[in-house]
Amino acid sequence: MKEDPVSLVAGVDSSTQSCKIVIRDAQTGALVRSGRASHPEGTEVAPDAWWVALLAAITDAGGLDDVAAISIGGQQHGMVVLDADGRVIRDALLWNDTRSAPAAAALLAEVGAAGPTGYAARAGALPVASFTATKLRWLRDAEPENVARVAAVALPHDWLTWRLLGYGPADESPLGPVLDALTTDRSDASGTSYWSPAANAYDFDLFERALGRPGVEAVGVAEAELEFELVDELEEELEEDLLDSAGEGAAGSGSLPRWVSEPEGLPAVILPRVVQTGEVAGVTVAHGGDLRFDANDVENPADASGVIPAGIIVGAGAGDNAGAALGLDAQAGDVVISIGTSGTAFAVTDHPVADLSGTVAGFADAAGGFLPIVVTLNAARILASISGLLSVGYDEFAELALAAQPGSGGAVLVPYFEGERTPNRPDATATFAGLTIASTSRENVARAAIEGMLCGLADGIGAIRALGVETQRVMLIGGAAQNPAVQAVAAQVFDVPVSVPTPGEYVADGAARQAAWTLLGSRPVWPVTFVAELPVDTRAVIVAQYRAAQLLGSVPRR
Ligand SMILES: Nc1ncnc2c1ncn2[C@@H]1O[C@H](COP(=O)(O)OP(=O)(O)O)[C@@H](O)[C@H]1O
Ligand SMILES: O=C(CO)[C@@H](O)[C@H](O)COP(=O)(O)O
Repeated sequence: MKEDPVSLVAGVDSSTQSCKIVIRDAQTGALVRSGRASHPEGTEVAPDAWWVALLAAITDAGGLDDVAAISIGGQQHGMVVLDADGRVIRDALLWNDTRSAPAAAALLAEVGAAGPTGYAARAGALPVASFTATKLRWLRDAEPENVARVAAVALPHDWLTWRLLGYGPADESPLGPVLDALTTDRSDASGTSYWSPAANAYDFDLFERALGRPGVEAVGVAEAELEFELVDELEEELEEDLLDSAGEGAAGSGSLPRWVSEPEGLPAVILPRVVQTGEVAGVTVAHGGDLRFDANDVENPADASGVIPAGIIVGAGAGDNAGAALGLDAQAGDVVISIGTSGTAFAVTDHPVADLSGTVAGFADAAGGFLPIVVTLNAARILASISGLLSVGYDEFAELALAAQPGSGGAVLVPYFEGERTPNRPDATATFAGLTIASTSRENVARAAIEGMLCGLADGIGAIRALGVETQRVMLIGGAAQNPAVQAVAAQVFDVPVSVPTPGEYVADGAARQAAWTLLGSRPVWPVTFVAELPVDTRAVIVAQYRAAQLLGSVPRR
């Protein structure tokens, strides 16, 4: 029997510390190749560093010549502001930059939390410094000269997708600064604080309140409404058409851009088009010969943002945690705990949630549903800091922690090293408590770091559960999840069984699964394997002493 040609798909995770890419078989999910490249440190980064890292990771993975579709997952909330020429106006403020904490408080005071006009109902979450809207308010107040130059606002994954599609500043990209070609997806849009998961639409009033200028949603590359046949003899004509039409539609081409609201006024700011069910970015494409889908035929949440001129379909992409949920094929009842630069606890539901306390953010997922999530600023880097203090690598750090008893002899670390997002304490610092001559040992300090980190995430599970969301199993992922001491303590802190998926890049895997979904037209069924199943081994002393230490407060940041 003739074998189906293997279609390969690529998934990217452009996260805080690095860019990772996986290339998988679209039908089976089998891993074929992978690559990675590092990102610069800091909470304020030039987006070009992400672009350079993406290209390096693609090269490290052997290129995309045999890939049929690609999707980009990434760190959420980052503020990427573009001028009319498609140039980045200033370095992006990332999710872990807390300078916009006062702006978050001001926006919340102006709009309120509760009721139909409050943030919880309108944006699914209360604004905190991580969210894009608060960064835009900071920009309005701190850099008004830059606000006047803003022609579009995008998130990290949106901007990388736009560049990958061939758009960008005229001297850096084949298709030029077509801001209307910017796209995003529901999951990442839901992390802005100006897009409504419940309404499935932008809340332009919340956007204008943040930046002080009106917003408008991008309409997609109009020219791409035409049907293209991506075959060799037409490819030249296609690229000429796109370049011509991009020239007509590009901002700064002499004619007023579509989005100008009043000639004498500042134009409305372009917000990426939210690619979702039934909508392709205007491009209908015959890819790989007979495969064809039309703008009105694709009925699934994994629609395309467009097509790279070489013929590679580009999926909508996703926020990193929604990508991980897709990569793990998380179902109702699963709670994913990811311990990377950020710590996250999230579930998948079929209905939007809104938490008036601000602990749970009611995001959307990348599969047409919703993703209630709790995020901590402090996670894997706690262990990096304490293992450095102890002058040990992660293996010896694990040995030290496993040599201590549950409760670390009474030593407790409340790990708000970088301030904390949940609870919303941007000015907090970390606190070691319960230190006595007897409890202050290398073993107890190592274990206390892990216990403190996991107690914060256990609080997240409790907050999600309190909203009526099923939480029957933890799936433990992220760089620190591979640490055996983290796994052992997780079973003692969480009150549900803990499954540890095989080490992998689940955000990138989710993006690859989305790319396959977009390519094949239905959600692929790929296997997920596990390396450990940990039964509940709750040791109540750990959480009890953590609670007591939390009440001590902390010395404010200097
Ligand atoms: N065995 C380990 N024990 C503890 N932390 C680890 C271990 N291996 C990696 N890490 C940490 O995991 C983090 C990277 O995890 P990852 O999920 O890739 O983060 P991100 O997605 O935020 O880039 C780094 O901070 C690294 O120090
Ligand atoms: O802020 C969030 C989600 O709300 C984080 O998940 C960031 O998206 C970055 O996470 P990592 O780089 O740690 O994956």
